[in-house]
Formats: sequence, C-alpha cells, structure tokens
Amino acid sequence: MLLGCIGDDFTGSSDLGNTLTKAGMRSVQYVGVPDAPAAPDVEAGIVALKSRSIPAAEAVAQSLAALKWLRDQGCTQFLFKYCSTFDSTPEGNIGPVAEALADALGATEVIVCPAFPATGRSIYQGHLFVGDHLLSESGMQHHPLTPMRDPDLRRWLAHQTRGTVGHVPATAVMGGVGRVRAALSGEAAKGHRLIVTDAITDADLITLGHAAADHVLITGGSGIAMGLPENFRAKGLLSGRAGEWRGQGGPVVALSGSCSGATRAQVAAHAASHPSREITADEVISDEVDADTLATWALGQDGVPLIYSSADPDAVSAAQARHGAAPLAEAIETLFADLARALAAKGVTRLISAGGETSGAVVSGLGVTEFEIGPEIDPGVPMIRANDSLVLALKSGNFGAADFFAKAAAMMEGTA
Ligand SMILES: Nc1ncnc2c1ncn2[C@@H]1O[C@H](COP(=O)(O)OP(=O)(O)O)[C@@H](O)[C@H]1O
Ligand SMILES: O=C(O)[C@@H](O)C(=O)COP(=O)(O)O
Repeated sequence: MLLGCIGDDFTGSSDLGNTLTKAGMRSVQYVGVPDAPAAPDVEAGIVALKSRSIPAAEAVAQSLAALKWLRDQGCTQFLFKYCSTFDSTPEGNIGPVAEALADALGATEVIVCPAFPATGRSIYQGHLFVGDHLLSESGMQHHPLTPMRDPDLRRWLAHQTRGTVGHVPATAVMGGVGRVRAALSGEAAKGHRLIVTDAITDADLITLGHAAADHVLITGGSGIAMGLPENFRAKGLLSGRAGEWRGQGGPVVALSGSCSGATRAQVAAHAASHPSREITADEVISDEVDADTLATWALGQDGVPLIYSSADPDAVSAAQARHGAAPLAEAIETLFADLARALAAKGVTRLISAGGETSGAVVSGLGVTEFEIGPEIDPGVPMIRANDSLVLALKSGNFGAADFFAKAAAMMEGTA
C-alpha cells in the first residue's frame, strides 16, 4: 500500500475512492480500522470512519488508530479526507484530527483544501464557495449537525486548532508547482502548520497534488487527491491493473436520511414516479415504525422504492426542538441501520443510500468490512461492491443529478 487515507465519513470515503480509482490507483475502502492486513495489491487504502460529528477526542483517537494500521501496511503518504463543504463545528473535528495526524507524522507543512470543482466547490481568498454562493449562503448554514455559517476557512479552522493557520492564494497556485512550494514553505516558516490553499479548477488541484509529492500528510476533499496517483506513477510504483467491475441485478431499495436541498429535490423527483414512504421524526421517536415492516414493504414494490426521512429545514428545526438534535439523529440513524440489516436479510442486492451519517449507519447495519470501488455514477459517487451479491451507492447529501436514485439503480444493474 502506498497512499493511506482516513475518511471522516462513508460517502466521503467512497468519493475519495472514486477519484483515486479514476486516476489509476487500485483502491479499497475499509469500514473502520481493519483487524487484518490489507491484500498485497492494494495501492490506496481508505479507512472510512464515522468521525465527523462525534466528540473531537474520539475522532482523534479513531484517526490515530487508522493511521497506525495504514503505517503498518507500508504507506509513505497519508491523506485525511473531510467534506468539500468543510462540515465541522468550532470544536472540530477537522482541526484536532489534522493536528494530531501532523504531530504523529512530524509534518510541518500541511495543505488544507476541500475544493471539488466538479461539484461546484472552489476556494478563493481563503473563502469556500458552492457554485456562485459563499458556503454560508449555500444551504449548508441549515445542516442538521454541522451548520456552516462562516465561509472563511482560515477563521473557521483557527477556532478548532492549537496552532495558527496559513494561506496560499490562488495567484501562487496558478503560478505552478514551484510557486506553490515556495508559498507553502513561506507559510510554514511563519509558524503556520495547517495551510489553507486556494483552488478554483481541477488544474489547480493537480498543481497542488504535484507540489505535495513529498508531503507526508495532505488534508482536503476528494479533489486534493486528483494529482497524487501521478506522483506514484512517475516513480514507477503503480501496477496499472484496474479492478474488473461487474454489475448487479436483483431487488433494489433507496434510503435517504439527508436533508440537503439537493437530496430533497432528488427525493421529490423520485417519489413522483416510484413507490416512496416518508418516515417522520415523530414516528421514529415514538417507535411507530419498525425496520422489518418497512423492509417488507420496500421489497414488495416494483420500480425503485424509496424510504426517506429527508425533510426541509423548518421541519428539521421543529423536530430537533421537540426531541433534541443529537438524540433525534441517533434514533433516525439507528432505524436506517436496522432497515439496511433487514433488507440484506430479505435479499436486497442493490442498496442506495443518501447522506453521509445515514450511509455510515447503513454500512454499520450491514456489517460489511470492505468495499471494492467501481465506476462513477455522478461526480463524487461511485458504485461499490460489498460482497458477491450486494452492490451499494453511498451518495453525499449534496451530490448527484436530479434523477440520481433511478440512474444509480440502472447503472448498478449494468443497464445504463
Ligand atoms: N427529518 C429529520 N429531522 C431531523 N434530523 C434528521 C431528519 N432526517 C434525517 N435527519 C438526520 O440528519 C442527519 C443528516 O446527515 P447526513 O446523513 O450526513 O446527510 P448529509 O449528507 O446531507 O449531510 C442525520 O444524522 C440524520 O439522521
Ligand atoms: O467531500 C464531499 O462533499 C463528500 O465526499 C462528503 O464528504 C460527503 O459528506 P455528506 O454530505 O455528509 O454525505
């Protein structure tokens, strides 16, 4: 294994696997820290954690355990993957995890770059944009767990860190690899270890990736990985053997716990022509719904049945006020985990899940240990294979075309 990656959620980890696989690295996504060695042909290993919204100290401990396993597999470079919308709170977890990994690896210059231009995320003057909106006006200010109300990544990250935060502007990034290296060293010389780097285009990300060829630790969204495989290829370290992917027919179900604007639009579009069942926060809290009944309903439907708790910001706030945000999220996630387990037991072979935390719950419910990464459905979302009879798509809340659920089901079957 060459590149060791730590993802702070499951959709994000498959997003990273997609980028690395497309760029020619043989990649495997692990569910948590494995307790056995990796297969010898894995070139990029991604340890997927569910550490984005847990207490910072636990996120640090889990990330350090992942780092230890990846080091034991022989990795020479490490990537900490977080969300392209920088999902975090003033306490963390991006800053504390990045600093702990940097301490453990003795890293002195660490890129911080969540840019992902294919999905509209760009960084300019240290500020994160989603399309032509600042992050704080993109809808992310309403996120149920990590509302993002400050688009200045330098300022937001500084709340989370012991050390100070540096910045490499777009003018330096556009100046090429030499200018970037000089700018990063300049920031490190001023005592800034975590350095936010502007990036507007894929070309900027490839420049940053090449500039970071000798960095032991890199942090960012999946975009920051775009240039990394080429560094290993240039040293003759990649096998060039991509995995063989095969589609999967059979019973399909879509689950959605994401409340993002993009997912709610996908849910509305899908529900117009496919069987769909909403589960409300109140039903979940009062135990009026059970996983077994929902699974039986879904597998009795034609088309691509959808079960969703996705709700608009007003409904989410009202439900959180009634039940508490954390207990409510936990109750809904537990239901999705139980539902995934029940669906697998009843023979589902294609499972689509929308939402990062939701997908973490779904995967833990399934009890799978690793995923083969397959072809891309939409930017940032690959199909992934859990075992001989189960293929999944874990969709970030914000990603995917308007017809994502139907499109994913068809592509997973190999008919689109
Ligand atoms: N109707 C709802 N009311 C309140 N919280 C909800 C509701 N539906 C889902 N949630 C919770 O909101 C969170 C959504 O996060 P996530 O699944 O990561 O989606 P995204 O990818 O959009 O961030 C989850 O913890 C989920 O359990
Ligand atoms: O970088 C991204 O935007 C995604 O890969 C990601 O991390 C997804 O997180 P969710 O939006 O919580 O699904």
